[in-house]
Order: sequence, then C-alpha cells, then structure tokens
Amino acid sequence: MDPPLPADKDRPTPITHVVASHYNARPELGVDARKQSNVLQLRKFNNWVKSVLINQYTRGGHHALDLGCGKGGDLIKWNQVRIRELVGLDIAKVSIEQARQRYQSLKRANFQATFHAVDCYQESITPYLPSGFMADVVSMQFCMHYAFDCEEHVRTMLQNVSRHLKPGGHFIGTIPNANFLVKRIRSIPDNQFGNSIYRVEFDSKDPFALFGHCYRFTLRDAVDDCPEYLVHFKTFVAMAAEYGLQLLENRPFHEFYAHHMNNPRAVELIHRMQVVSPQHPELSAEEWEVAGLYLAFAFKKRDN
Ligand SMILES: C[S@@+](CC[C@H](N)C(=O)[O-])C[C@H]1O[C@@H](n2cnc3c(N)ncnc32)[C@H](O)[C@@H]1O
Repeated sequence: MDPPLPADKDRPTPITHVVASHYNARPELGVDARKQSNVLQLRKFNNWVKSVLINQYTRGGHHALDLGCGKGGDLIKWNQVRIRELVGLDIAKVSIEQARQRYQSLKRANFQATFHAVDCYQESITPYLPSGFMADVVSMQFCMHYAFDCEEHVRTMLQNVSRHLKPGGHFIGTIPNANFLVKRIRSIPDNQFGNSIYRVEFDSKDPFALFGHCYRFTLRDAVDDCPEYLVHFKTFVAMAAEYGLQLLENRPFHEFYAHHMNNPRAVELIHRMQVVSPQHPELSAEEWEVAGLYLAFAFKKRDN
C-alpha cells in the first residue's frame, strides 16, 4: 500500500507563491518573438528532448497526465503521438488559462484535454481528474525540482504520480542535474557561475542538504532569478521506489543527445524540429553549456 499523504496545507508556502507568481508573470511570447530569442536553438533542443521522451514512452490511444504543464508547450507533441486523453495541471493559473486557449486553437486536435490550476506538491490531485482516471504516462517537464523544497512536498508529488499511473505505465521528466551543479560550484571559489545567457547562484555551498537546498536560476528570455532546489538523485530514486516506481533511465542531456543519435526516429525528429544541421546540434557554445545542466529520466510503475 502507498504511504499516506502528508496532511494538506491550507496556505501555500512563500516559495510556492514565488514560483507561481514568477510563471504567472511570464508574458506569452508570440511565435515571432520566440523566433528572435537568444535561446531559440536551446528551446528547440529542449523540445526535441521532450519529444523523444514522449515518443519513447507513449503510444496511440494512451491517457497522459502532464504535471507542471505550464502554458501547454507540449500539446503538439501529445497530438503527434495520438493520445486519447490529456489532463494538464499546474500551479500557475495564468499559464493554465493559456494552455486551455492553446488547446482550443489547436487545429486537428485528436485528443480530449482538461486543465486545472492546482499545487501538485501540496495537494492531492485526485479531485481534479476525471473519475477513475489512470494514466499510461505521467510527464513532468522542467518542473519536478520545485517539489524538493522539503521531503513532504516530494512525497505528495510522488503519491500524486503513483496513485494515478497504471501498473506498467511510465513516469518521465526533465530536471536540472544537481550532481553537475554541485560539482561545478565546488570547483570554483565563487558562489555563482554562468555565461552570457544564464546564471546559477548559490546562497550556501556546504553542506548540501537532501531537501531545500536552494539556488537561484536566470536564463535569458525565460527565467528571472527564480529559486530552484537541488534534486539529490539517489534520494529521489529511493523515495520513488517506495511508491512503486523503478528507475529505467537517467541521462544528462549531452549524453541523451549522443545516445539518441543512434535512434533513427530521434534523428528524423531532430532534423524536422530544426535543431541541427546534418552534423551537429546548431546550438551556440553558450546554449550547449546550458543544455548540459539538465538530465532526462524515466521510471516504470511496478506491475503488481
Ligand atoms: C519551467 S516551467 C515548465 C512548463 C512545462 N512543463 C514545459 O516544459 O514547458 C515549470 C512549471 O512548473 C510549474 N510548477 C512549479 N511548482 C508547481 C507546483 N507546486 N504544482 C504544479 N506546478 C508547479 C510552474 O508553474 C511552471 O509552469
């Protein structure tokens, strides 16, 4: 049986407020503005990683749960794999409204979708799902690390994932690679590093806590000095196992790219999504450095 859900909290913690208002305040850039971004190729690369993951673990007719779905940036990816139903949840109300509008304006959407604003790390998501909803795939893209402000939030998040994932179904996601961040910050005298398009700034370097170890992240045209939390990966894997989730893969993005260059479908996608010319990813050196901060993971829910 699953461990019990921690008691619900009536009031959001200050950090939850900060993260939600940060994403609520991000303007919805039109297609033209997005095309002029300094991190356009990085965005395309990140989208390619998410597409490959979604393609790998999703089949036609599947039911999908997108936690931290934001403005619905993955709707086209879900449409392309021909899922039957999507539920998208995010703490940021403005983003959820934009996701709804984006879904409604999708031409030829071949799946049903519903969206709700909910804190997936502090509340049970069950009341927001269609009755009896069980997902074949749960996706958490660039958002799970916000749960790591404390153990209780990680447990609520894992309970939400596991309770609504079918046995044999997959839990996929992308997060900052804490191992890389910690090695990097320990190797320099400063409390911050970055380049012309990003900055990572730690308040404290040692000791690194398993939960609640905060740093601030800035990425040009995307994130402004937002607090984020290190995900101690071994702890995450051990806790996920308590909820019946077994790790299948964990690949830093540079390795993910090298690995999937042997996969014809991923290669076809990387050309179609205009991430690369035939030989190499067309990211600037600065963008490629940012890509190296992240990893992709996949878990499988135990069959029994
Ligand atoms: C970097 S955005 C990623 C959005 C989307 N998954 C994507 O890949 O485009 C991170 C998202 O996590 C959401 N988020 C942060 N904390 C959350 C929480 N407690 N519950 C639900 N969503 C949360 C934010 O509102 C934001 O939309």
